[in-house]
Parts: sequence; structure tokens; C-alpha cells
Amino acid sequence: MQSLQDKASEWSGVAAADAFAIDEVNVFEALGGTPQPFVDLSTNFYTRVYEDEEEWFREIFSGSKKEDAIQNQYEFLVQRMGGPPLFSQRRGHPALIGRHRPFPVTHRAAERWLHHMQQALETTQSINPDTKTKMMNFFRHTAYFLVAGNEMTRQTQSVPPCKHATNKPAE
Ligand code: HEM
Repeated sequence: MQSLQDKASEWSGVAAADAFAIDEVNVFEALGGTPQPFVDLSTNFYTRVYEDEEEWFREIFSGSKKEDAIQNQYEFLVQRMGGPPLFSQRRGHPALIGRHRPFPVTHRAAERWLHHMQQALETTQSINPDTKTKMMNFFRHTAYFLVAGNEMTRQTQSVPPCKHATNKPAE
């Protein structure tokens, strides 16, 4: 059976090695060792999401306050990119597939999410070009990993561990 990682690579067009190039250096330290670049990116991203002209996509986020969504995302990114475990301290294990279970994470939604993230990255000055490329590969792969996970959770309750939420090897 094709694993979620394999599906993520196939659907996103990003090989696992490129998706996890973010683990080859400590991105958090490379960007100055403060949460600020991640706050900038998440604010930029969610401002686009909450103002999206496509109502079907904007609606997916209607259950959360924009400020909370920004905090959840930037704390996750700080942690995942090599900084302190801000997300887990406040929210627990990232468990991304489980946390996205209430939402329609379809191929179409993934493309819209990635469109906003691409634009947010392009207009965030505090992240250098090389890091932007690495982060976008991680985002593309993760988005499709979540699409594959969303399809799977409709069939089963248990989800396998993933490398998208931790840089420790999958068990
Ligand atoms: C594929 C399309 C995606 C959709 C439609 C989607 C949708 C959502 C929604 C509606 C929320 C709730 C907002 C909140 O209250 O925080 C959320 C939260 C979150 N998403 Fe996504 N997401 C997608 C992709 C991603 C990707 C690619 C990542 C990581 C790289 C990600 C990471 C997160 C995190 C960390 C949270 C906060 C979870 C929590 O604190 O409970 N999402 N997402």
C-alpha cells in the first residue's frame, strides 16, 4: 500500500529529501534566532486567508479568530524549524492530521492554501531566498500529506507518526 509520505511526494511533486531539507540546517537560528520572521510570515499568510475573495476557502477558517490562528501557526513553525517548543508547551503534540480532521483538506483547498503561502513568503522580507525555497518545499509536501491524511481518517481512526510535525525520525 502507498504510504502517506509517498502520496504526498507524488501529489505535491516534492521529493521527501527536498521537503525535509529544512532539517539540514537550523532554520530558526539561520533567520536570527527569534520568532519574529515566523510571526511576520504567519501574519502575512493569515491576513491573505481571512481576506480571501474566494468565500469557500475563507469559510474553512471561520471558526477561529485570526489572532489565534496566527499564534498557532507561528508557534508551530518556530518549533518545527529548530526553535523552542512553543507550540507543544501550549497546545500539546502537533498531530497535524488529527488537528485538521474537522476541515475539508482537499486538493483544491491545499492549492489555495499554498497560493497564499507562496505570496506570503514572497512578501516577507525577514526570510532569505534560500530559506523561502526550502520552506515552500516543506509546505507543499505537508499540504499534500494532510490531504492524504484527510482521506485516510475517513476510513480509520489511527494515524501513523509523521516527520512533518517533528524532526525526529518516524517510528
Ligand atoms: C492543505 C490545506 C490546509 C487547510 C485547508 C488548513 C486549514 C486549517 C484550519 C482551518 C486551521 C484552524 C485555524 C486555527 O485555529 O489555528 C488550521 C490550523 C493549523 N494548521 Fe492548517 N491547513 C492546511 C495546511 C496546513 C499546513 C501545510 C500546515 C503546516 C505546514 C498547517 C499547520 C497548521 C497548524 C500548526 C495549525 C494550528 C493547529 C492547532 O493549534 O490546533 N496547515 N489549519
